[in-house]
Amino acid sequence: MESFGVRLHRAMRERGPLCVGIDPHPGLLARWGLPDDVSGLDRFARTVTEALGDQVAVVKPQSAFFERFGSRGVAVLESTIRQLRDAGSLVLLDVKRGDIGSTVAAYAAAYLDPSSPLYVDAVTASPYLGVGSLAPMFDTATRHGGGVFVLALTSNPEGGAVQRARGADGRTVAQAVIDEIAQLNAGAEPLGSMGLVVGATIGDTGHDLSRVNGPLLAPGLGAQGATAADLRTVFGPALSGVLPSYSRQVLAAGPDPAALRAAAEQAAAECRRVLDAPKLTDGSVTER
Ligand SMILES: O=c1ccn([C@@H]2O[C@H](COP(=O)(O)O)[C@@H](O)[C@H]2O)c(=O)[nH]1
Repeated sequence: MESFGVRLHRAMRERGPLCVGIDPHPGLLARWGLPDDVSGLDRFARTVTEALGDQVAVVKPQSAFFERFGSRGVAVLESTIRQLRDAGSLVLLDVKRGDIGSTVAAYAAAYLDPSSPLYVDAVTASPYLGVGSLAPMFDTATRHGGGVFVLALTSNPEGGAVQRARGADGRTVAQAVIDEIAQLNAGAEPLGSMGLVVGATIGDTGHDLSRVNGPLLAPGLGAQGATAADLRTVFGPALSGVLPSYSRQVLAAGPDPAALRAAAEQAAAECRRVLDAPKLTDGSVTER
């Protein structure tokens, strides 16, 4: 099977660089006139899938909003994943898993092995038990053409206290994570399969993302306050690997499918203006 990096690179070229999250917050269910129960969850996820599954490169269901309904919510997640796959978008499950290696192997089997009912193209993972503890996820992903997005610099204000702490070698925790992921992607073309999560809200932190050679998922746009223009400040010369991610800003346009598609198209257009901008000779970019 083709690697996740190859498949993602093609999807971003053909459909545009955009990830839309499925985050059925109770407030959004109410806004859409849906009950806060499994039937509302199912209708919400189905509507987003039918509206956007054949339009955007990546759809990112947020597992927590399905898990809160127990096994019936997870069953909705399974069918949402199947429907998204049939519609042609890549599925990135936001589960932020991490543990000791032997347990990470079970998470890898749950999400990255094609025989699992929850099999997806990629997952988010937490590196705070050590990036090396995620090796079973990297191995299973590589074997089956999947991807892993590891938290590096998250979009929430509390993240910095942990992620920007410095180790004995003077690097921040985040830079150490970034460097380990860069090693895994070394030599991959056109893009490695191991990604990072870097919030669009964080400003210029001085971290070096230039050697990652993998996708950079950028949440925090829209509802958390970041704009497409912020991508330039956060990512600088690493802009070409950025996958901007919106949940509530796009979802708030529903439940009308045409309005959801228009909101996603507008978000994509705003990001494209920044991501497609020509590079200046000093490596910075100018907006089109
Ligand atoms: O650093 C991170 C990592 C993950 N997220 C997730 O992305 C979406 C953001 O939703 P919005 O409605 O666009 O704010 C959500 O599922 C988060 O859990 C993040 O925001 N920041």
